Amino acid sequence: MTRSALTTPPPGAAGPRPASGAPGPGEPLGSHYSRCFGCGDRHPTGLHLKAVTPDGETVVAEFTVAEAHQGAPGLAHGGVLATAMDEVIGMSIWLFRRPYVTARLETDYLAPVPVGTTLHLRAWCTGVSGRKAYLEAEGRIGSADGPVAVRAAALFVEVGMEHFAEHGDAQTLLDEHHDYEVNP
Ligand SMILES: CCCCCCCC/C=C\CCCCCCCC(=O)SCCNC(=O)CCNC(=O)[C@H](O)C(C)(C)COP(=O)(O)OP(=O)(O)OC[C@H]1O[C@@H](n2cnc3c(N)ncnc32)[C@H](O)[C@@H]1OP(=O)(O)O
Repeated sequence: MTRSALTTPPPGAAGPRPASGAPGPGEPLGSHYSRCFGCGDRHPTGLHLKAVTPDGETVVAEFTVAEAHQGAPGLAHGGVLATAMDEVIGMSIWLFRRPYVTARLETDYLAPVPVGTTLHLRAWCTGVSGRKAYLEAEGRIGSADGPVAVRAAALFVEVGMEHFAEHGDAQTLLDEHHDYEVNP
């Protein structure tokens, strides 16, 4: 993968920092927002990704490419695949139980992905430096050790919950995240 300097942890970056209370090995992560396009179970046309952490630090999920996800006839759209990578990376940082957003997402497409393919997604954190978290993901065709079709590297930046309240829908945020306080 041609990961850029912007998605490479600087020397001295800390390791991943899963939060106490985050899902442990073998447990599902759940959705961070019911109407999220990537993971929301109340989104009518979303990807409906469901992730599990095998070890408390990495995250795995499966994504079966459907007709609604085509770019060329019979093949997955690259933007949809990037969305799946963004989501599984976002799910892996959700293990930190702190609010982060995608600042930069780099995606390499290594093989076409036909409709009907199940991509086995995996994401992990390569380092944390201040508010910046560095993460990578891959999507393998057919099984967890199948050929790699997509790779991604990302920079996520930690924000306060105020980010979502100020720029988005504060009431829905409160409805779904009672455990966070948002300053008025
Ligand atoms: C019910 C509600 C839901 C609740 C949610 C709960 C929490 C969930 C948590 C986790 C689950 C996540 C699951 C989601 C999965 C999908 C994720 C998405 O799709 S997120 C949407 C798309 N992304 C955006 O909309 C960001 C838009 N951008 C921004 O808001 C800002 O640009 C932001 C916050 C990224 C940075 O702005 P600044 O003003 O706070 O900070 P500055 O100083 O600019 O940047 C901080 C550092 O990062 C670097 N940086 C920022 N952007 C960069 C970039 N694009 N490339 C490289 N470096 C960048 C800067 O150079 C700076 O570095 P130096 O500290 O100086 O070393």
